[in-house]
Amino acid sequence: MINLKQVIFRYKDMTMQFDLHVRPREKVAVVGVSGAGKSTLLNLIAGFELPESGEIWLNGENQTYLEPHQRPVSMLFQENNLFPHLTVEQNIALGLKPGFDLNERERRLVQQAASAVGLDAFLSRKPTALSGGQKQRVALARCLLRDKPILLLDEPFSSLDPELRLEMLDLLDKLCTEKQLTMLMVTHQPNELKGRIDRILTVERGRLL
Ligand SMILES: Nc1ncnc2c1ncn2[C@@H]1O[C@H](COP(=O)(O)OP(=O)(O)OP(=O)(O)O)[C@@H](O)[C@H]1O
Repeated sequence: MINLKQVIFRYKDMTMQFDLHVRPREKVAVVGVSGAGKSTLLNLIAGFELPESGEIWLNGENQTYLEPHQRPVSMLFQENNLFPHLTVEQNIALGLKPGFDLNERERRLVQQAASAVGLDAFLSRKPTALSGGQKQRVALARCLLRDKPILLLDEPFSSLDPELRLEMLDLLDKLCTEKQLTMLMVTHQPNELKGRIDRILTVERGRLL
C-alpha cells in the first residue's frame, strides 16, 4: 500500500533517506526524538514535500511527483486543521469539495461523517465554540469524507489530556477498521497505542531503524 524506495530528502545539511513498506490495512506508529524526520516522512508520503530522488508508490502506483490532492491519502495535523470562520458542517464538507453548494446526497454524507465522530449536534457551531477533542473530531470527519485509503496522523491528539486521548484513539481504531484504512501515526506516546497498532517504526536522524 505504501512503498518508499530509497527516498532521499535534503534539508540544509541534513540528509534523510527512507525505505519503507506498509501493507494494506496495517496500523503503524512512528516514533523518534524531535527533529528526527517523522513529519518529513509523512509529508513526503502526502506530497507536501517532494524527494530529491527515489520513488513513492501508493496503492500500487508510482506517485512520487503527484500533487497531494491526487494521492490516495488524507492527513490530520496536531492543530490548525480547521478554518475558524466556517461552521463544523462547512469544515467537514471541505473533504468533499471546495465550495459549499451541497446537494441533498452530499449534505447527508457530511451528516453521516459528523455522526461517525459523535458531532451530529454541533454542525452549525464555529470551531471557537468547540473543545480540543471536538475540533480533532471535526478534522477526522473531514478526513473520512475524503474517503482515501491511507490516513496519516501527525501527533493528532498530543494537546489533549490522557483520558480524552484514549477516547480519540478508540474512535480512530473503530473508524480504521470500518473503513479498512492503512494508518501511519506519529506519536510521542506509543504505550497508549498498545493493542491498537501492528508495529512501531523508529525514525532516527532521517532514517528508519
Ligand atoms: N521545510 C522545512 N522547513 C524547516 N525545517 C525543515 C523543513 N523540512 C525539514 N526540516 C528540518 O528537518 C529536520 C526534521 O524535521 P521533522 O519536522 O521531520 O522532525 P520531527 O521528527 O517530526 O520532529 P518533531 O517531533 O519536533 O515534530 C529538522 O531538523 C527540521 O528543522
